[in-house]
Amino acid sequence: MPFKRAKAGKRAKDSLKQLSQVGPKERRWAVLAGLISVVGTIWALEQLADWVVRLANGQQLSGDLLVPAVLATLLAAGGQVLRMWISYRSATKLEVELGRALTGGSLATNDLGRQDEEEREGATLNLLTDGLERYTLYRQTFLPQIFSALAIPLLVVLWVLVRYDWLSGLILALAIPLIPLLVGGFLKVMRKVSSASRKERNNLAGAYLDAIKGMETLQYLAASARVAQQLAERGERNRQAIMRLLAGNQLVLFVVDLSFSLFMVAGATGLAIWRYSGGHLSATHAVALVFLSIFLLEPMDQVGAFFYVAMGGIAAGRGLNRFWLQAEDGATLQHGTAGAQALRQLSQGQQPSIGPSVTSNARETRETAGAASASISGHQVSFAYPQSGPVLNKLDFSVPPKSRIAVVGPSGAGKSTFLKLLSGQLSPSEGEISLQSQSASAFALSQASAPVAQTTWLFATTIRQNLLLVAPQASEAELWSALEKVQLADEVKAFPSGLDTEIGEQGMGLSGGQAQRLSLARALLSGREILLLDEPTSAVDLVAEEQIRDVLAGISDRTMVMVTHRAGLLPGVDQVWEVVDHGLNPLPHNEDESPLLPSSYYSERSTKEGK
Ligand SMILES: Nc1ncnc2c1ncn2[C@@H]1O[C@H](COP(=O)(O)OP(=O)(O)OP(=O)(O)O)[C@@H](O)[C@H]1O
Repeated sequence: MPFKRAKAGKRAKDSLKQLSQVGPKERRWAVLAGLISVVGTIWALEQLADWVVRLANGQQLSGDLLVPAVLATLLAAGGQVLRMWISYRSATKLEVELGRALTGGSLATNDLGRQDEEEREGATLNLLTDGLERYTLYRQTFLPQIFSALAIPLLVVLWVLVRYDWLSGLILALAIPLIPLLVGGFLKVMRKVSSASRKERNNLAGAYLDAIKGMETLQYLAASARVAQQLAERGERNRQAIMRLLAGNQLVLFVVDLSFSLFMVAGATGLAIWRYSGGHLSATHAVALVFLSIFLLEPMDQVGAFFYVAMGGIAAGRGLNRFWLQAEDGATLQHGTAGAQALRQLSQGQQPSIGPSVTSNARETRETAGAASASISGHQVSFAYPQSGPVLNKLDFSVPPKSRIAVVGPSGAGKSTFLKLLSGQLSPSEGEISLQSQSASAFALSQASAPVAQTTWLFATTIRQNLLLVAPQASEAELWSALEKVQLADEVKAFPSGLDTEIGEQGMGLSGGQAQRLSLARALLSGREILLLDEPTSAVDLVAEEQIRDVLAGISDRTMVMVTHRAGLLPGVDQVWEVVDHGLNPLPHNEDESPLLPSSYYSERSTKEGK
């Protein structure tokens, strides 16, 4: 056990390193620009000290004093503007790259029929949107800023040591170790409070998403007003907690800053007077020494002012790492697995090879994905959900290329789970799944298969855009050919806008059967050779079911595994497998080659179909 924990700890660390390697390398330029600005500020403070001394001596400020002052100010401001420009530009780049890597895969590899998967919790959504933004801002803007700010004490000491007086420089250097100690201590105190608040915010996001997803049910149960009230109260408590956190942060910062500033100014003034009266410092340098001692506290101020960005960014980075690790373990959604692959490629400086948004030649991807994956088999495959125990136990199966398998079985037996294993959405707890007799990772399975769910997620856009989603490069002829194959072409031609017909929210403008056939066309266009259908006709009437059965019968160039309760879909399949008692049993055939279904299945089917 300790070994396992140590290993997991090392992996998390490695992954953190890998994640930090993803993205543009512009941060070092931002740090450099920040350093230039620091030098400019030190110089400007020196000019200011010069003016103060001259004014105190009753001298006139001549015009030529303006030149170094203006130059110093330009250097300070220009460096700062440049640092911010580089930081924000590279943060945007990083956000796009990481975002594509983490989410792009889902568009390419999923049927998008899984918007309602429970794994896609609000917290994950929050992490991949808000969390991603926080992490990139922290990495590309906060870190360069704090790196250049942390160099201030060193530069100030060097400046004083070389230009003013070596002993004053050395004494000032004694204060340097106090600064990182203060900064570190401050971050530590605040981390705990901030982490609790962030967890609550993530939970809240999950609760909001849950309520939105379950809106219909809530209305049906007349519970929506109550839930809305509870959410509003939780939101208000959360807002007040954040306000308290911010106020506490400012108070701690104020007190620390004030006491440390007083200490530094008093110390530096004493030092300046002592060295000035000994004739080791000029009046200008003595005043500049006091000004610079205040500037020494800049790192502390920076951390205080941006601590919220830092805390949020660090926590979001950890969350993204966990997401990545889970994805690599294959224990999350397919999009995570594809995302992990893309992240790895990005961290190695390569262009990710998945997702319509990240691949330049989607057709090539489609062809290669299909070509390598026509047969799928499993050896001693077991699966258990952590929450509900073993579902499938030591399955051996083989789906030959271009065959059609129907999977039947009692409700809750594990049919959908079996399909998720085939699509790489879940990974076996034991055993392995192979493509073309080669052991396949969850990622390879996700690339080889095209799932079609009971109710398909269609986007509120045109038929054309819904199809192009999986095949951005498909020609007009390819789109029509896919529609022909699913017997939808004539209906689409009859729509006044044809392919450019808007289909409305979730395809509401189409009948259930049309929506399901459009989703089949999309699966065909994806070029994947394995179609995984989960109850493809459970949401349509018998007439539409017959049409879908004909469509499926006409698709002869794909391997098909279909979970169904509908006996109407069984004629034409090569084999029927029954999932029962955690196992998978091929059913025998009648003399007329129709599958011999067990009576328990019949009765369930009859109930389901209302017979
Ligand atoms: N995400 C999950 N977490 C925990 N348990 C789960 C999860 N998904 C399914 N299960 C459980 O695993 C078992 C198999 O579920 P699965 O959905 O695969 O069954 P099924 O045969 O497809 O059922 P149905 O015909 O009703 O759709 C059930 O007992 C179910 O409660």
